[in-house]
Amino acid sequence: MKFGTKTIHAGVEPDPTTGAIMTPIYQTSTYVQRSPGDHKGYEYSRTHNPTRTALQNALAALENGNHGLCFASGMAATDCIIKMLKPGDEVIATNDLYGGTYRIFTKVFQNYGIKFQFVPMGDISSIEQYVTENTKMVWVETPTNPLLNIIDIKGAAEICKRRNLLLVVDNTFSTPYLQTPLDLGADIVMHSLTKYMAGHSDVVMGAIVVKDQELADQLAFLQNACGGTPGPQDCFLVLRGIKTLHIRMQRHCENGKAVAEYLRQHPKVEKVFWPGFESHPNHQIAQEQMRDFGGMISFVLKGDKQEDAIQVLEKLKYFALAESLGGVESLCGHPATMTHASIPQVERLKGGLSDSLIRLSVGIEDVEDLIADLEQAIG
Ligand SMILES: C=C(NCc1c(COP(=O)(O)O)cnc(C)c1O)C(=O)O
Repeated sequence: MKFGTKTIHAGVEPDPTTGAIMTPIYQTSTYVQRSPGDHKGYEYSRTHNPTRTALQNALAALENGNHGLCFASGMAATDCIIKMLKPGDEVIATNDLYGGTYRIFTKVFQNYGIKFQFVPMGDISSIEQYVTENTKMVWVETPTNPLLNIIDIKGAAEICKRRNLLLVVDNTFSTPYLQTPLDLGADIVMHSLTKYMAGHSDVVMGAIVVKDQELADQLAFLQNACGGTPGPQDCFLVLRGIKTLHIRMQRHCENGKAVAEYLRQHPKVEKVFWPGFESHPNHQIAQEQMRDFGGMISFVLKGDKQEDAIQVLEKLKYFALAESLGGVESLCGHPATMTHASIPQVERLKGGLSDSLIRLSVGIEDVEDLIADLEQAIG
């Protein structure tokens, strides 16, 4: 089955009781049993819910995995994965990643004795020097948020296999339309479904997809025991969003390319971060592991002044100034004071995230209007 057909059909069956072609919203907390333990596969909606089951199956199919698990947010999915670890364990993470991920690692799980090293992963072979006898996991985003670094998933998987480490890939920026990390050797794929997967800025949710049954059992235990699960109405919204993922991503990529090329030639723009440029340090790897280059772009104005960046952000109209990304509408943001404010400035600057960086989530509007918007805002 090709990807576009999968987004419509995979993992989803007509409702067995009514034949409803769209999975019903099972708005129920519990299920009547014939006698204790004698039920129809559902006992309590924190543990299993039919609408969530359909979404989990669809996500597993799209990521070429065997098991999907959904959570109330991307951070709840991240929380579940790290809860597989124990005090003394160590994680090697990319040094450019979502601010909330940095925050939960450093402000929550470090208090439970788990150690995190944030390292550059542009040359993936360099990460091996950070592996210790206590290292259990490598955490990767690719492209990274917000600098669009590209990390070699296959290379990371080879190192993790050799050193007996779990490789986690946060696939939020790409979605399975652009890349399927499990096929490249990752053990766990994690998503903020809030973004491109739901695609309409109308739901907050997260997910995990794995191939391995034992991993699935461990994570499903934590999902139920810790209870960070989503409701059926939100699952319905994501199921519906997924149906158009392939055509939305095509448009995001087309518009992203046009906007990136417009910014690159602009006399007031110093640097544009977008993996589709041949000049991107890991463009070759992006070409090998991605179907296209996505709609996320960051850029810095000449002079690298925060006040100039703020002025542009305030002037933009179609690019709404807001947190988040991946919806049909274009968004803009200032990571230093918004999505990445929880990362200390010294750490941000070390990773190349300047205080004047602007991040764009290029939507699926007519690109002429988006470019005109940038033209009037940048001047
Ligand atoms: C809200 C934003 N990011 C959320 C996010 C998350 C967290 O997902 P939530 O659904 O917002 O909890 C995880 N991973 C990545 C790569 C993300 O970008 C943002 O970057 O504007």
